Amino acid sequence: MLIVADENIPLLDSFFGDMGDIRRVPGRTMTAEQVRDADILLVRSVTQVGPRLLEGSRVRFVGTATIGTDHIDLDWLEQQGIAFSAAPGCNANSVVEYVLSVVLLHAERKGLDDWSSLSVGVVGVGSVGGKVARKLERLGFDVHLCDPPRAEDPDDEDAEGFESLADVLKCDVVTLHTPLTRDQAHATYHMIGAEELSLLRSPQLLISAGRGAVVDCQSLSDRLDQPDAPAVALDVWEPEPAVDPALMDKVWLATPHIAGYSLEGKVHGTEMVYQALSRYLGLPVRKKSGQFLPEPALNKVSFTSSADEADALRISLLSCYDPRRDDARMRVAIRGDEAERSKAFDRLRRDYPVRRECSSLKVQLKGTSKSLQDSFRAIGFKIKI
Ligand SMILES: NC(=O)C1=CN([C@@H]2O[C@H](COP(=O)(O)OP(=O)(O)OC[C@H]3O[C@@H](n4cnc5c(N)ncnc54)[C@H](O)[C@@H]3O)[C@@H](O)[C@H]2O)C=CC1
Ligand SMILES: O=C(O)C(=O)[C@H](O)COP(=O)(O)O
Repeated sequence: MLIVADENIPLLDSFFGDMGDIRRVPGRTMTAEQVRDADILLVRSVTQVGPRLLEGSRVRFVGTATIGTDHIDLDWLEQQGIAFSAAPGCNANSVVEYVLSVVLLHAERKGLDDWSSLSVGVVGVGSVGGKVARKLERLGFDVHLCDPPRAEDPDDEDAEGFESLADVLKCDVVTLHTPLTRDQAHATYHMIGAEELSLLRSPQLLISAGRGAVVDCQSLSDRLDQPDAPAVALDVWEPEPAVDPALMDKVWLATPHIAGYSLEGKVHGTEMVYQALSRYLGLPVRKKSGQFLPEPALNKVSFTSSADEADALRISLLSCYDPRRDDARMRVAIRGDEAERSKAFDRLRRDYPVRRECSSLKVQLKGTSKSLQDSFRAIGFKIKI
C-alpha cells in the first residue's frame, strides 16, 4: 500500500510506518503525478484536494490532519466513493491559548489591571470558539456569542443567548472562529467587510484565527488607514502564502497561520487521521499521541504567597506561548516579491519552533488565593497547591 503524505505532517513514520510505504511530498505543490499510484492520501490545509489532484488516481482514502476542510472538495470525494476524514478539534486548545495570550497582551498594552474587565465577542461558537468562550467565562470575562447556524438549529440544545453579528461587534474584543464557507446560508466568505469594519473602532481589538478570507483583507487594509481604526491580530491572511506586506505593517500582531501549531495540536491531528485510517482498514488502534510527545523544555514553575497574582498568570501563560515572538519572526521574514514572501511564509510554518500547551506546565501555587488557583485551572495548567 502506498501512502502519499504532506512532508509537514509530524510523526508520519511513527503512526503510519507499519501500514505501507510512505512517499513524502511538499503539500503546497503536490501534483496529480505524485499521487497517481497512491492508495492513501494524507494532507494538511495547503493542498487543494479535488478532481484536479485525484482524477485518474487510485486513492481510496483521504485524511487531513487539520480541523478546517475548506481545501477539500467534499462533494466530489463522496461522488467518487473516496473515504474521507478530517481531525475535528485536534488543535482547538492551541488556538484558544493563542487567543488568551493575545487578549492578555492587549489588556496590558491598554494599561488594564484586570484583563477580565474586557468584554469579548466570539463569532463562530463551535469546537474552537466554544472552548474560547468557556475558558473566558471561567476567567470572569463578559462573553457574547454569535453563531447564526447554531441559533437556527432546532436540534441544538445549547443554542441560547446568541446575539447578532452587529451586537457582538460592540465588544472590546471580537474573535473570529468560523470555517470559511461560500454559497450557503450564513456563508462566511468576506463576512467581515467594509461595513462591519466601520463598526469596529479603537480601542477595540479584532482577532482573526479561522480562515483569512472570512475578513475582506482589502477592506481591512483600507480601514486600518483611518485614525479611529481598531487594533488587529491576524493569524490567517487573504491570500496565503503571499501575505500582503502593506497589511502586515498595519496590523498590531501578525502571525503566519500558527494559532493551532502547538506540538500537542499537530500531533493530535496526525493521531486522529491515524485512528480514522485504522478504522477504514479494519486495523487495531494501538498508538497514542501521548507516547510520542517529548518532555517539555519547561515543566514546572512555582509561586508563593508573595507573588503578585496578575504577574503569576502573565508569566505562566506567556512562558507557554508569547505571540510577539511569532510576530517578530514574521516581520523579519516576510519581504521581497510575491514568490519570496510565499516561500518565507511557508518556511516560518515548516520550521515552527516547538510550542507546548499550558497543560504541559505544572504550576505550584503555595499560599495563593482560591481565585488565582481557579484562574490557572480555567486556562488549563496543572496546578499543585
Ligand atoms: N488559525 C489556525 O491555526 C486554525 C484555524 N482553524 C479554523 O477555525 C475554524 C473553526 O474551527 P472549529 O471551531 O473546530 O469548527 P466547528 O465546525 O466546530 O465550529 C464552527 C462554528 O462556526 C459557526 N458558523 C458557521 N458560519 C457562521 C457564521 N456566518 N457566523 C457565525 N458562526 C458561524 C458554525 O455554526 C460552528 O458552530 C476551522 O474551520 C478552521 O478554518 C482551525 C484550527 C486552527
Ligand atoms: O487545523 C486547521 O484547520 C488549521 O488551520 C491548521 O492549523 C493549519 O495547519 P496547516 O495544515 O496549514 O499546517
